Amino acid sequence: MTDSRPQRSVRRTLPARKRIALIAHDGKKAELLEWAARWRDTLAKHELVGTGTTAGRLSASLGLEVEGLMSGPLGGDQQIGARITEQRLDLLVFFWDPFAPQPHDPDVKALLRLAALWNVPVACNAASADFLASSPWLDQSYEMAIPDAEAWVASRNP
Ligand SMILES: O=C(CO)COP(=O)(O)O
Repeated sequence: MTDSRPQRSVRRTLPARKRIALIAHDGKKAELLEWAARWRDTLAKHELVGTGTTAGRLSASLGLEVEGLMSGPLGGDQQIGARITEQRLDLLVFFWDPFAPQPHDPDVKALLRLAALWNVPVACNAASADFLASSPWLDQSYEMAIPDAEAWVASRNP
């Protein structure tokens, strides 16, 4: 019988300087800006990326470089998801809004699914983001297990 899910048997090492995605829905942008201001000096040591509007606001308010991808409703969540799949993202801080349905809900769900699949640490609100930002692993390399993509394909191509 073919295993229905990939084994988490490959090791991936997150670098000491993390690639961090910062995203917030409109109803949560103020909260993310407030959180990021508190952690500005910490964030400054890492590489920051975000969906278009969020990245622009963060960059202006923090005075830090934040790579801006496409705006969320235009595909930005999918771009972040692709980076996760390609192991080019190390942390996801995503203040998604539990009170506002989004036109791109499928993209939001897809991003959160990929983060769960690839074992990427995720924070969805200020308290969980505090825990991530204060983790001793934030400034150190961190070894973790990810799915074995090659074995998965091999098992489906007997
Ligand atoms: O919609 C978003 C995430 O799902 C965020 O997009 P913006 O940063 O462009 O507002």
